[in-house]
Amino acid sequence: MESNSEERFHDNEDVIDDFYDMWLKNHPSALSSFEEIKSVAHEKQMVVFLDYDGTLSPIVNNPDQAFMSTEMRSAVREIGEHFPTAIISGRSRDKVFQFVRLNNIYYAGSHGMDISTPSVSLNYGNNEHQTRTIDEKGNDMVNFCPVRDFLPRIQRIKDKLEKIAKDIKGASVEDNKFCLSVHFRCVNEENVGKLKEMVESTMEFYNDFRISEGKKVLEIRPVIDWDKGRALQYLLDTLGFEDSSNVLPIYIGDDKTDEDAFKMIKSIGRGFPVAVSTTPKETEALYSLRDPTEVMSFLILLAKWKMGCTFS
Ligand SMILES: O=P(O)(O)OC[C@H]1O[C@H](O[C@H]2O[C@H](CO)[C@@H](O)[C@H](O)[C@H]2O)[C@H](O)[C@@H](O)[C@@H]1O
Repeated sequence: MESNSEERFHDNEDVIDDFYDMWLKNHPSALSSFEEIKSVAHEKQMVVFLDYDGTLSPIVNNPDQAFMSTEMRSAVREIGEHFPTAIISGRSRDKVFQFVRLNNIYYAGSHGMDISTPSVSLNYGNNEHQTRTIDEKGNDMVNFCPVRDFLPRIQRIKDKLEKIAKDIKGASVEDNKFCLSVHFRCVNEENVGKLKEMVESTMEFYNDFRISEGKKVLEIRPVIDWDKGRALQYLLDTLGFEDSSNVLPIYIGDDKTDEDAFKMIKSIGRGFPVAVSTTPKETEALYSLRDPTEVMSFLILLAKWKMGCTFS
């Protein structure tokens, strides 16, 4: 006997839940594994790394409106009070700072290709990609950027991609300074293939750039041996947390480029890679959280636990 459409809908939801439950067996929730995380992290130095879009802010249609909630900002502020904390985003560093507006954490933009750290913390030295700058508050900072030379060409590519996007309703190009995003979340399904083809054929003339696909976005960035994983390692080194068995990095992220950071934590052999996802997916992460709401609950728990350790 055929079931009606409402029953089929619920059956389908049940199947999705079953798959998610199976996936959770290999990537347990960081919330329900909190006791385990605490016992590993006890008396160790945790260093917290966070992605921005889809992790601290929900995914929305308009990239300029991907605001984080006031509650999330307070949770991240608390985390920054208790742990060295950095956000590593695909956005430009300036833009992610405008969204987050916290001064007690570090920022890496353009998928980790543009990193700013205070010069006092500098433990890296003699790096050709570092420049000293004074920020708007008069602090002595060091910017690390291995792709500065690509900047003029990124601007030329941007002009070309903007011409393409203008002809496809809903498409837009976002300038992330050392990389570009071509958004197609608002493009009609039947035009997405055409957009991708046009972007790919434009990029054929720039073989030192690569295209990768994120969440309804094509991300265009210079081909260099650098990614969010390398940025995580750079920040650990620069902030003085290199090579110590006492240091435990935790990285929370939702997208493909975050996988490089998960891999880096795995290769270090210590720490907690956490994937944010409402659906089962292939990931190098060991733990999971469903969405930014669960990320916030986890950050609040982590800060409370640390406060308890400090005062007990
Ligand atoms: O590394 P991230 O901070 O996660 O940045 C990755 C991309 O995130 C943004 O795009 C995504 O979020 C948008 C706002 O919710 C959404 O409209 C878009 O469809 C998503 O792909 C950002 O706008 C991109 O530039 C980043 O590359």
